[in-house]
Amino acid sequence: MEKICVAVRVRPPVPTSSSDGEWQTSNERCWRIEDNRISLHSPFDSNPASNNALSFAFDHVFDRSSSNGRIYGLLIKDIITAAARGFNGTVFAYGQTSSGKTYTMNGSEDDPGIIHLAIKDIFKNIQMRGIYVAGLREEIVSNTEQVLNLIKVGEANRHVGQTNANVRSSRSHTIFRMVIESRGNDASCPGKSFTADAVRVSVLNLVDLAGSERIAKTGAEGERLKEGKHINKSLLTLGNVINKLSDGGKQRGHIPYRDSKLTRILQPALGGNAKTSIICTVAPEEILTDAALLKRQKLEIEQLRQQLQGHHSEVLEQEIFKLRNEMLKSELEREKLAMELEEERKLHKERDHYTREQQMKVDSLSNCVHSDQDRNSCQIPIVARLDMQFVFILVPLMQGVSTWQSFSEERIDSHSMLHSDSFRTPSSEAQANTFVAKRSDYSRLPDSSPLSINFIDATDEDLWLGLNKGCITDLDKLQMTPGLKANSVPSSYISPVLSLQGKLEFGRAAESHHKLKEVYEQRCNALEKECSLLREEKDSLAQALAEETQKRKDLEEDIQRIALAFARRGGLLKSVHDKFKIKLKNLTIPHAIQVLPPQEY
Ligand SMILES: Nc1ncnc2c1ncn2[C@@H]1O[C@H](COP(=O)(O)OP(=O)(O)OP(=O)(O)O)[C@@H](O)[C@H]1O
Repeated sequence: MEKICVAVRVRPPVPTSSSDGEWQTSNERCWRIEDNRISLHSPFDSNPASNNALSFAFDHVFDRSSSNGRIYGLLIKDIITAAARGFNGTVFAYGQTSSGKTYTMNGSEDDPGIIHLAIKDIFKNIQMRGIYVAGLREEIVSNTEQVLNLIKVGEANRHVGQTNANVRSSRSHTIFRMVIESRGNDASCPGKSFTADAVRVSVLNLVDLAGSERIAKTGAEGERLKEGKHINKSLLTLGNVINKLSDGGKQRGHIPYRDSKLTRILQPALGGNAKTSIICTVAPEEILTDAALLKRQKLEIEQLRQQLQGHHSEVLEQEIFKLRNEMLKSELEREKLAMELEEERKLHKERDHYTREQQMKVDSLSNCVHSDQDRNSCQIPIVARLDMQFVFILVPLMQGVSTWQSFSEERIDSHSMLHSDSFRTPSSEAQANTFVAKRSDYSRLPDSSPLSINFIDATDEDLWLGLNKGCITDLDKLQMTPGLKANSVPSSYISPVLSLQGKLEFGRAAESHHKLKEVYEQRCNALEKECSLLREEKDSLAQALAEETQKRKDLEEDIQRIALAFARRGGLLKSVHDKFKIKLKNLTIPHAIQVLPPQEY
């Protein structure tokens, strides 16, 4: 057996008054035990062999189902046997408050603790040799019961108090010490190097330490607070003494045994050839020291950073990329729709314009038809209006008298503009400012202006002469414009025929244009709606993008803040860690103690 043996014991969860009989469990982390290794896993970590877990190795690790008897058998029995043979021995129960130190040392009725089992064994050994020695105090004990009675007296002196963490918290360290004097028995030890006169004296310490506690967690105040400070101080000194002892050789320097009563009492059992076992008790509720908390936070930050740099940031990037793509797509779609809308508007405008033109033509033709009917009845010449221009047709009559004549397209042969002031039609009565046109040379009648049949009986030169008060215009002196070919007139300017059929056709065309106009208007409205929907979608996408970006920024800021705090405390930790490493290098005794983090002392 190594000189110092370190084991960990995890106690089962304890029902508390606050939890109404339910078992307290840690929903954050859990301890996993494998052989002599104990690891702290996060709940998300399904792989037991994961590298993310904090892992420690010890000489022994006892899970919650382990009894005191098992721990005694594996860890303590050898020390007891050695104590009977003259070796000092010490057993510490060390751990956070409420982690099970007292239970380990004292046990319960069903599961007697280390002290009970050790006493029984010692007296069993003594009985097997046949010798026993009185204790240092003037109490002489000769059997287990006597010792247990003495322990009860000691227990009565033990100072116990209630804290938030434990209803019966030990407020002092309890050391059960047995000084064993033994003399060799020739009969029982034949051939042994010592004689029957030689007395071997060994000291066995079974120590139930008071728990290290975080004041904030235990809620200690007043007297409890004072006790807590003393407890922590003496535990710190114990840690320093063990550290110094671990240094080994000349480097170790002064060992501060005298800094606390605890180390002063235990001095003979800590150095020299003493055998020591430390049972570190662990509560599953994880009452952590500041250093352990710091370590855990550091690990969590590292995990977060990895997540952020790795998978998480990738997901965010992809999300942002996707959102950007969608935005771009909807932007393009919107532009396309806007162009289509513009196109539709143009077409609509053109059609509207065209419809209006057609309507005007229809109106003017209606007038023409109407006027034609009038003319047929009273023979008044008509001025036909064709769209934007007025065209006046001067038609030669048989008697060499010209007159205004309404026309159809087929009748257009020549036209000429007369002075604008004279745009007055001749009437059957003499009018002021009217005129009469007269052809001087009938032999040069323009073949481009065939005479309408309707005009043959219309009037004669004498009538015109009479009507126009002798004002005769020589038609041959008027300049004639060349005859127009029917198909040379652009279709949009072609006046519809005067026939009823033509009028109906125009009516139908106007109606179909009107319908078309309505269809286009509906289409325009639908496109506008689609546009506004897309605009809304774009806005919401932009908002989602902004939120994602903000989230990521917040996360990064958090990490930076925590990383800064770590950097500050990291320096301190590192120097402690380095120191500890150097000590471990020089440590010759225990290999198990090397795995203990420095703060655990
Ligand atoms: N292995 C175990 N099995 C069952 N109950 C246990 C075990 N260990 C501890 N307990 C129970 O847990 C509670 C706290 O244990 P205990 O008083 O031994 O803690 P402690 O470490 O001595 O605390 P403190 O340092 O405050 O004195 C007690 O009710 C005890 O009976």
